[in-house]
Amino acid sequence: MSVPELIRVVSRDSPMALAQVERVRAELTALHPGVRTEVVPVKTTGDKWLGDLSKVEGKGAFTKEVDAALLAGEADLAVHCVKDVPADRPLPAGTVFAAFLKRDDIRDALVHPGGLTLDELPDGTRIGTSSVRRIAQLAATHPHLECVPFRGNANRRLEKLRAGEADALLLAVSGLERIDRRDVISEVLSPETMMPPIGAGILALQCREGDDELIDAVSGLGDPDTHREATAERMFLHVLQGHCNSPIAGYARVDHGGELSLRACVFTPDGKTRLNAHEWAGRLHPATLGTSVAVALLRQGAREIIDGIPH
Ligand SMILES: NCc1[nH]cc(CCC(=O)O)c1CC(=O)O
Repeated sequence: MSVPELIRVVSRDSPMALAQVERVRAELTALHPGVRTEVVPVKTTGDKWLGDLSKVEGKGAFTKEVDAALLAGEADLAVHCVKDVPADRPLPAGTVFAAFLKRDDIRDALVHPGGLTLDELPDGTRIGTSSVRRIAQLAATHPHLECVPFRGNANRRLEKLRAGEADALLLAVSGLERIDRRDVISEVLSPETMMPPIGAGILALQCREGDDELIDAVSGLGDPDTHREATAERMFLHVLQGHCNSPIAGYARVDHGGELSLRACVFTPDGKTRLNAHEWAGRLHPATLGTSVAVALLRQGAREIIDGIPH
């Protein structure tokens, strides 16, 4: 099949999102030297609204306008952080994932200007984060720290930190790498210390359904192990049917022997209750593994925890 002459790539317009687009453009050009790419940046509700995300539509706040541009034919290819793509509902009708790029670091990092580690932070240190997942885990392990609401793209959060609006931040390692700010990391947190969100560090390429020439051209950018991990993780979230205030964390891993496993947790907002599950896929499809881990947590009471949280 022939390759399109021009591929218009749509994404959010934050520095991180634009860096992600540059990675996609570079990989596309390497694979198809003749292809031209063009960037279509859009502002999303999630970028404009700096209040509580559950007060706007919550989920989808970072993807809705990008999906709309794709569906309207203003662009051919959307680049999304899988973490930001709602998994409780199907992808917008008429769109499909054509590839999951090779996964980046899944871990969160502590950014403390004085270079302290999480365990060294003194009582009352203000951690800038609005993430219910991060807040619940910190409350469980470091109850002497105080979380203060903090939104905005990563660059803006770093500016607000510099302005003294918090004493430290938690941010994804992959995001900091994408904006070339690995230098601000004072500690990389293990997934045991701070379990990552579903889809961490994965970029997805989304196309219009039936746009076969394009889907063919970009599917070569996909990484098979990442595809398995993303499939298991997203099915897990789909079955669990969380909402934007539910502290849920987890990650799938393909190990050196090619075996896929999925570990996941549901927390109460105060971190005092933590449900855990970890299963191996064996011969199961990755999506079946995701279902099985979700069911294991539901059997432990995950539904009651999730529904009991205001949203
Ligand atoms: N909510 C914004 C967002 N979406 C994806 C990432 C990190 C990059 C990724 O996991 O792909 C971030 C920043 C953060 O959580 O620090």
